[in-house]
Amino acid sequence: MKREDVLMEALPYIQKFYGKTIVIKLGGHAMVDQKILETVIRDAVLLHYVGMKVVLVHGGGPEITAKMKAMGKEPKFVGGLRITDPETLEIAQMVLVGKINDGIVSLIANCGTRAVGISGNDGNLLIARKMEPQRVQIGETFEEVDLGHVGEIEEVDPEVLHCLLAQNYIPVVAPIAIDRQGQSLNINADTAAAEIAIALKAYKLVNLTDVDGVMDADRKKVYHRLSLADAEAMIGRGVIAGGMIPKLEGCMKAIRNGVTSAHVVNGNREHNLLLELFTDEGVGTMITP
Ligand SMILES: Nc1ncnc2c1ncn2[C@@H]1O[C@H](COP(=O)(O)OP(=O)(O)O)[C@@H](O)[C@H]1O
Ligand SMILES: CC(=O)N[C@@H](CCC(=O)OP(=O)(O)O)C(=O)O
Repeated sequence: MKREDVLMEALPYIQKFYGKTIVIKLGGHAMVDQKILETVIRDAVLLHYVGMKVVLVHGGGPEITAKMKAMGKEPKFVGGLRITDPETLEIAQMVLVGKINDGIVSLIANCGTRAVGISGNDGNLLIARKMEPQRVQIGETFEEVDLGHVGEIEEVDPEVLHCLLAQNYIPVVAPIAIDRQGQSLNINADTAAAEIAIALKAYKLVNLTDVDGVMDADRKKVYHRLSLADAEAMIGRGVIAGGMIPKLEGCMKAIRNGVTSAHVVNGNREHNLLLELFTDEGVGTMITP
């Protein structure tokens, strides 16, 4: 394809997305290579300059895990959610708010654009309550497992994001929420991104991760298009595991609540974000009603 054809293929998409809100979730597994992360940030800045309202929500699971191990703690997950004791919450806040959020804001600044880093605590963006204990199958029996300081989002107040977007800042959100007593809670970043997309009435939610999309059980085939019913059936068949559970559930909830499309895209390949949005074929999984 000629270079000018590539640009012309993008034009109808640029027109369609102009002025629309896009929530981009940067998974921890899509941020392991600093060089690629820099290209992802440049892509996000490009979306900002072609007129989209860009909101970034980031994870950082692998870095939290590494820090826990370095401190002699063994990470444990239930349904893709980290069991979070008080010390783990402190580590998660340090890594997510203190390090990763700040790093992304600096990368955006390096592209000549202004970003503001916040967590769900700021402006009461994410109000949560402690998650109820989860039923987990251990061998033949079921046990109730308390996840500790893990939150379930009760309310989203997007006002702070509207203010930042109106002033042309790119908001960068760390997945920590606050409960009604002022206690911080650890939130899965996929869930945070989906709830924020719903509250902003976003046009798109894009999850950048380390796989080419939602795959079948033996992880050979990528599904490029999924309806809500297809996605529900995949969860029912047990094809979806680990960190893909909150991701796909977040996408489904977003779609059920008015977001036009949700995407799962490999963020470890350069410019996949642009290719997913601005080409006819796309590169990842697009979930629609
Ligand atoms: N059906 C599936 N299709 C694709 N990935 C899956 C599937 N089931 C489980 N996964 C896992 O989900 C992971 C992505 O989730 P996660 O590790 O939480 O990433 P991130 O840190 O980017 O949010 C993949 O690396 C893959 O191992
Ligand atoms: C409750 C819970 O699991 N919180 C996550 C928050 C970070 C996250 O979600 O990071 P990824 O997007 O990289 O997975 C955690 O502690 O790992």
